[in-house]
Amino acid sequence: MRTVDSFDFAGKKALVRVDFNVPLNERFEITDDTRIKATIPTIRKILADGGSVILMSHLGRPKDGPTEKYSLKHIVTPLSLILGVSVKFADDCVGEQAKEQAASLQPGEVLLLENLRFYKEEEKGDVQFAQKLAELGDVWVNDAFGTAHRAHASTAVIGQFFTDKICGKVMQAEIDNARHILENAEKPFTAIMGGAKISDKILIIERLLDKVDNLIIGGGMTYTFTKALGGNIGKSLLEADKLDLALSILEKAKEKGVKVYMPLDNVAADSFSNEAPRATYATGEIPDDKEGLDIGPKTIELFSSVVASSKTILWNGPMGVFEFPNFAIGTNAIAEAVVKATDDNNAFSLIGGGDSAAAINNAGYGDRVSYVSTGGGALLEYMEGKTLPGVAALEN
Ligand SMILES: Nc1ncnc2c1ncn2[C@@H]1O[C@H](COP(=O)(O)OP(=O)(O)OP(=O)(O)O)[C@@H](O)[C@H]1O
Ligand SMILES: O=C(O)[C@H](O)COP(=O)(O)O
Repeated sequence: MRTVDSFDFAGKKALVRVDFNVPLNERFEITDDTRIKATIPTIRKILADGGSVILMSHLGRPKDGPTEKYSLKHIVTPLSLILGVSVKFADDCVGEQAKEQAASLQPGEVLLLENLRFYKEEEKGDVQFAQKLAELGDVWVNDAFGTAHRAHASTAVIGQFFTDKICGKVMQAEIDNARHILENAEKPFTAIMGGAKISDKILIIERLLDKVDNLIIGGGMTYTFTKALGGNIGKSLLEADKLDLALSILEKAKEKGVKVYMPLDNVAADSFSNEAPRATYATGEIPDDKEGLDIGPKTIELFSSVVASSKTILWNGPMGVFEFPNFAIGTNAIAEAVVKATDDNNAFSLIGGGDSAAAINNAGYGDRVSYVSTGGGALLEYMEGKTLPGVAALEN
């Protein structure tokens, strides 16, 4: 694949697909700008060469055309501040005005297009829509790793209209790091899987069983395992149709010699709220009227000791409802353990998943692990061994 560093952008208008699908609060402020910051090296390289940049992205999943909530205009000021360049905005991603704005861009300038998903053609992978977008630039750079698992107009279909298809720096780093984990992981290799649902992570867990020495299971998915083993989980998150699956994962892990670590204790609350009264219960002993929202202190100790002796660590999914500060203790402690192993044991640590990235950044550890992926679903699909359309489009 052609890389940004190997291409001279002088005098070129680079149409760059980025993933600016970032979380916004009710005042339309960005609450985690990891994905924006990640694209800065690609943009700077193009500008430094004497090129101009036309950025295109989606934001959220708008269903009914243009919507204030999903407008990329909310990104213009934060992006300008991070980049140190006054970013222009096109309030439509295609059409005459966008064309004129793109055509009049001077070297060193940056234009951000309005949300691609305001057109249903984007997600449908419509060829004519892709062609209209393609008319805006001389070369296509795909730096949207987070959206590379979608075969959409701007992420994949558009590739056919360019001779120069270039792999962005985010895309390149993501692929390199994911490959490193899958192909050259130093042992002991520990996967820490958390988050809400087993069903989201089942394929990656199964694939990882061939690679890892230790599998740590935490977060909401842990209760389905506990229930399957006959424990009481109270009102905790349960995927009742995944009980057999949970048992089969444990069985397969045993067959493959993978050590599985599950919580010893859990912090459970009266209700799903930060202020709810809470107490710690041994695994399998959560009362009927309580729900488990975090791992407990003995579990933190156990998981931290496994992490401490690891040389490769893959972490996907928080250990509890980290959005509530009272139940972020387990997630923050594991983040600390991962940082410590990275520092003291020279471990390679990769954090994947939108919520996991937010958790590690909230804990202030984003730059103290080996790599924080900008991919959620895309990283999981890559790790499951699937071909990502956004990557394939660069290779063809
Ligand atoms: N014990 C629990 N009970 C209920 N929800 C939980 C529990 N533990 C974690 N969660 C929730 O799981 C969600 C994160 O899970 P998810 O699998 O989506 O993580 P991720 O893969 O890092 O993120 P993303 O899907 O955004 O890429 C969080 O919203 C968190 O509150
Ligand atoms: O956040 C993501 O995983 C990507 O931006 C893709 O978004 P999507 O799941 O709405 O396609």
